Amino acid sequence: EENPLDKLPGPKKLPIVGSAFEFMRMNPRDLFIKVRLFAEIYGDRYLIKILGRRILHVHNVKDVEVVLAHSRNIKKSKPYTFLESWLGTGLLLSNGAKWHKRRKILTPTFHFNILKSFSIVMKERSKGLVEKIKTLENTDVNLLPLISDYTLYIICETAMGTQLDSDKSAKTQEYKSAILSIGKLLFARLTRVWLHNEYFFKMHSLGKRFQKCLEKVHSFADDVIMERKKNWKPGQSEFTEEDSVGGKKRLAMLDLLLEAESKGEIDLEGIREEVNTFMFEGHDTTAMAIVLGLMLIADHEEVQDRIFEECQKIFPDAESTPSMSDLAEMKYLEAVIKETLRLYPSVPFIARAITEDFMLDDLLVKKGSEVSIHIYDLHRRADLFPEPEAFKPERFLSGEAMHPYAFVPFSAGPRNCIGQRFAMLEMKCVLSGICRNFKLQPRVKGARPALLADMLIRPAEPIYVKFIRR
Ligand code: HEM
Repeated sequence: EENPLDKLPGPKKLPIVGSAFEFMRMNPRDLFIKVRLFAEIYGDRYLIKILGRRILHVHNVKDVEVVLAHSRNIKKSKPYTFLESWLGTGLLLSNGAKWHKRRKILTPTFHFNILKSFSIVMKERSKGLVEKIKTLENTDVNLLPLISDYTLYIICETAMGTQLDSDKSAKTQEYKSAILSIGKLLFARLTRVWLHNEYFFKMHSLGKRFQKCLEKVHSFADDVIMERKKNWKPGQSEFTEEDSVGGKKRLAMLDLLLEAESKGEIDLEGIREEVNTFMFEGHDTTAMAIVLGLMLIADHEEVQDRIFEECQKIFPDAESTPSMSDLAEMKYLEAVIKETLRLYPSVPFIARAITEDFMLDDLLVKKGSEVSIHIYDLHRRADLFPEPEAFKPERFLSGEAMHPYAFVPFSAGPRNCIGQRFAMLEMKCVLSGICRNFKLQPRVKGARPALLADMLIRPAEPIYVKFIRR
């Protein structure tokens, strides 16, 4: 049957396997480079065929808008199913009626009043992080292990209502390293087409290692659920404006789920799916953005000084913690965070399985095909962002209108990131806390890490920064 996608440019295809050989046993670093090269060679739209799957790749703003704004083509594509044994069909992976129902249950978690109570935890934890950095002053600090501890504390304490204290820290480390291994194993599976089959994967040594990691992350999540469930009573999840003042009452996302369970809207397995989904999506993404943000800030002294001056204007007292309105006032820091996410979108590409024919301008995209959206490539287009490789926070302060789909680190449309405001708040708390207290110095001026294609953007080598007290 004729398919208009077959006329598009793309890497060479063999019968049956298509272009699978192009990616065979490739490492994540080379894949990242290769995909960038494809965009250069083949232009705005190209097709990759793998074992009968037609995957359309796009990175131009008009196409991105049509795909993301579509209200019915919201199903995730095949590679996402590799995550199911870990995240179940929680909010990130679910489809259809299940997704609608879960999104409705979980949306109130990100209401302003609840975010306000979450911000108290974020501020406390940011203070803790500043104290920790004081002990590491004037040494080259490997950022990711340090920052991801704190983003994990923050998601566990806000969304799950569980404090990770020091005697649990061995488990925390185990959880984080299991997540890292899961990323690597999933990638290895993606580039070995014969392991796309569930049975072969399970029997293979990679599948067995994957299973071991899953046991660790699931037991961590189960502990978190049981801890909260122990003291939970129905009705506890009612939350009023006053409750958020002074943080007297802290409502966790998990409470909303337990409330929904008491009404029969979700079962324990469903809660487990969401807890796993939010613990992963809610800590690794923000850690990556904060680390890469600190790297860029360290490299630009004038940017650090402007952040510091902005903070001083908003709260001259070094000890005071920022209120929600203080955080909202940090317009320059917000531009720095946006520029970081433009250059390094934590989720560099996303994809859809097309369930309904649709027109991409003049191109018919048929049901059964897949569309991959390259956020990383979109954000580095010179026609949208002049001098695209340069770090220029002013881009986001010029007041000039930007195409609404030119900058989409949190995706857009019906399946956008539910944690977007949470993430911005957390990044502002952490980065303002650090920049008010320290000057940052890069290990090598102007150095930029090679990147890996994983589920998230990951630097190939550790990133080091030196902190000097202001
Ligand atoms: C810098 C930080 C973050 C970035 C860049 C980011 C980015 C994204 C992107 C691009 C998507 C769409 C994924 C897709 O279409 O496959 C997404 C979805 C999602 N994000 Fe985030 N995210 C961030 C932080 C967070 C946080 C803090 C949470 C939770 C507290 C969170 C929870 C989720 C969930 C549950 C979804 C699935 C939503 C749905 O399909 O309805 N994210 N995120």
